Amino acid sequence: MKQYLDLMRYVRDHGTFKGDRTGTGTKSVFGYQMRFDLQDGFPLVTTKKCHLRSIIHELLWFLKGETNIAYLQENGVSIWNEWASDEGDLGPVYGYQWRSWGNADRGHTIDQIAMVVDQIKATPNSRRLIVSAWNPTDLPDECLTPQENVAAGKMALAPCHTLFQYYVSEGKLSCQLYQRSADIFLGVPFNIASYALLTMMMAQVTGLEPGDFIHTFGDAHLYSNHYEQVEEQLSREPRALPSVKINPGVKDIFEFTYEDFSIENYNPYPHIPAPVAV
Ligand SMILES: Nc1nc(=O)c2c([nH]1)NC[C@@H]1CN(c3ccc(C(=O)N[C@@H](CCC(=O)O)C(=O)O)cc3)CN21
Ligand SMILES: O=c1ccn([C@H]2C[C@H](O)[C@@H](COP(=O)(O)O)O2)c(=O)[nH]1
Repeated sequence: MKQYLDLMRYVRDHGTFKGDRTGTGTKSVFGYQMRFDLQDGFPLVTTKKCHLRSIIHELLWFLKGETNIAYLQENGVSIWNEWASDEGDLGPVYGYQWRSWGNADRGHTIDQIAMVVDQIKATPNSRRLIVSAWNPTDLPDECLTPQENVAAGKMALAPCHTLFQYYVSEGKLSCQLYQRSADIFLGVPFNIASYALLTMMMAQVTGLEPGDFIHTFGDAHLYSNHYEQVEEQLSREPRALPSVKINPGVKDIFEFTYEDFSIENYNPYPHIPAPVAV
């Protein structure tokens, strides 16, 4: 995961100081890109231990179209707790936009995931293989708390992984993500692994091989209360990437379960705890 450490080092060395919504303060860069060839191994950060279990459950939760943290909590995943209402709701976040983008005028909703699977199969040369979570109708008011936004029927947090596009060439499926805002220490290892996994799953159900995952950033930042953790991580030499095996029998993107995934040869350095900016 040299690419990830290069990003971290680049922002540490070239970022400018910038305040932010959470009041924490960041060092930030605007515009950066990483590329991972999924044939080279599974891109899970090795310079600290990452919880693939949380990443898999979060991805399955998005794909179910769910926006209440109940499923995550039942599976011991707490990463969305701080943003949820007392009832566990997050408003129309990723799952809602992916599976039931509202089209109130025409009285129906759009399942963008089902649509993009069909498009990849029917028109693989298409340059329109896009899923967007950025729905201006449902965006939160930045001056309100996540819970106040949920009470107003809005998203708890504006989508960070905003839009992704697929590309088919020589029997391989590639995916590029545009992430408008990126917490490099905590969020990005999750985002890389999640989209790498989604690309592998999409490739399997469309009869293709996984190609590249391209991760493009808007505001890529290091929070000021992560600087020590960043130094610790940058002092570690990356290790060989693990591999993830997916049950080859699953041919429907909505039929994957947690048991369909297994990870092999993951030998990370110890976990590095860090506070999350809310
Ligand atoms: N500031 C901020 N950073 C994020 O990465 C982030 C948000 N907010 N808000 C929404 C989601 C939630 N995500 C999160 C939230 C917390 C962790 C986190 O605390 N990770 C720890 C523990 C992991 C675990 O419990 O499995 C880590 O060490 O990776 C990671 C991603 C990504 N997003
Ligand atoms: O998947 C995610 C979700 C969130 N983040 C980070 C990026 C920012 O640090 C915060 C969101 O704050 P905004 O003020 O809405 O930009 O969460 C992430 O890195 N990955």
